[in-house]
Amino acid sequence: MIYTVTLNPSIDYFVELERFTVGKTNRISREAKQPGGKGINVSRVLQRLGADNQAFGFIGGFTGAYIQDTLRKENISTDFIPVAGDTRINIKLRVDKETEINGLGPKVDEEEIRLLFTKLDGLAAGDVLVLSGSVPGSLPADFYARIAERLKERGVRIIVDATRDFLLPVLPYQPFLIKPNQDELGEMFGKTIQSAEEAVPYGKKLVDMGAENVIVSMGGAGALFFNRKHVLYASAPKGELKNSVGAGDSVVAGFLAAYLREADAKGAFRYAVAAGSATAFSDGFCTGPMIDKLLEQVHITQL
Ligand SMILES: Nc1ncnc2c1ncn2[C@@H]1O[C@H](COP(=O)(O)OP(=O)(O)OP(=O)(O)O)[C@@H](O)[C@H]1O
Ligand SMILES: O=P(O)(O)OC[C@@]1(O)O[C@H](CO)[C@@H](O)[C@@H]1O
Repeated sequence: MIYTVTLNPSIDYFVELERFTVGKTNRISREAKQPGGKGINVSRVLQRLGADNQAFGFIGGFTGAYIQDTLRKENISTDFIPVAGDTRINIKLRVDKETEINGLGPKVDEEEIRLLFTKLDGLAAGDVLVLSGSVPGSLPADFYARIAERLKERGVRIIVDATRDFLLPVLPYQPFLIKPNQDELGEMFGKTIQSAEEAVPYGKKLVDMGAENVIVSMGGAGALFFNRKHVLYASAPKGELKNSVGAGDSVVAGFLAAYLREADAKGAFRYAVAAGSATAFSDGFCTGPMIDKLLEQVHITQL
């Protein structure tokens, strides 16, 4: 079974404006809201791809109830731990470019952490655990590593999609997959990475540091894949960018869904990139048929 963990879920409030003037009243021309948070997005995409999964995490208040309700309508199994504060609202602002304003999120206390660990204790060999998104400020930055420590030698494959401070401590636990984007990769090594060529040595380093599979996503410039056998580059399909929110999560879900079907890392990487682009080219998340349509436009090169 696949489990996702979203420690800090959100309602993503998408707003489109013709123009935005600081210090004035600005009127929205188009708006939408969606349940969000990286783990929840992975759950929603997995569900669309026919991969059963259960979403764990902390949710609270009227915003949390909206998330719970929406996921229930989509037949996604959830086992969230209620917290006292309201789940955050993240603003996704589109004027010409996309700007994101992500909230802090509610406080999580010791008892709520204990409850999460108890649920994770139920995982067994063959399960996959996806740890995605930021760790709230009330939890220690090495929280994902603490989860990995608790699950070590249980045969649970762990996937982590998070920024430097949350991700680096997990590497010694040999996560099955990590997916930094180009900027996050640079941040991990104190470098500015501007091209696939510049990213290659650092992607290889992440494998040396413990990751079994690494995808470095680079938006419209495609993605890189690293493991002990392969260093691959995938071009991204061309199309009109409608929404990049969740594109990275679609890469994670696409890789996982395809890998669990065929255990072929190269094929799963290709599917993952098509999934990311299918989401980027649509207002919502990708579906299986949308991914299939783009697959032949994803060209893989062995580096
Ligand atoms: N403009 C684009 N054109 C084509 N494909 C895109 C574009 N933007 C994103 N993608 C696809 O989505 C994948 C992930 O994008 P990106 O690298 O922006 O992830 P991310 O930064 O983790 O995204 P997010 O955090 O917004 O979900 C890319 O590898 C690519 O396949
Ligand atoms: O603040 P975090 O946890 O790093 O990211 C949260 C978030 O930006 O990531 C998702 C897209 O990947 C959105 O649904 C959500 O708003």
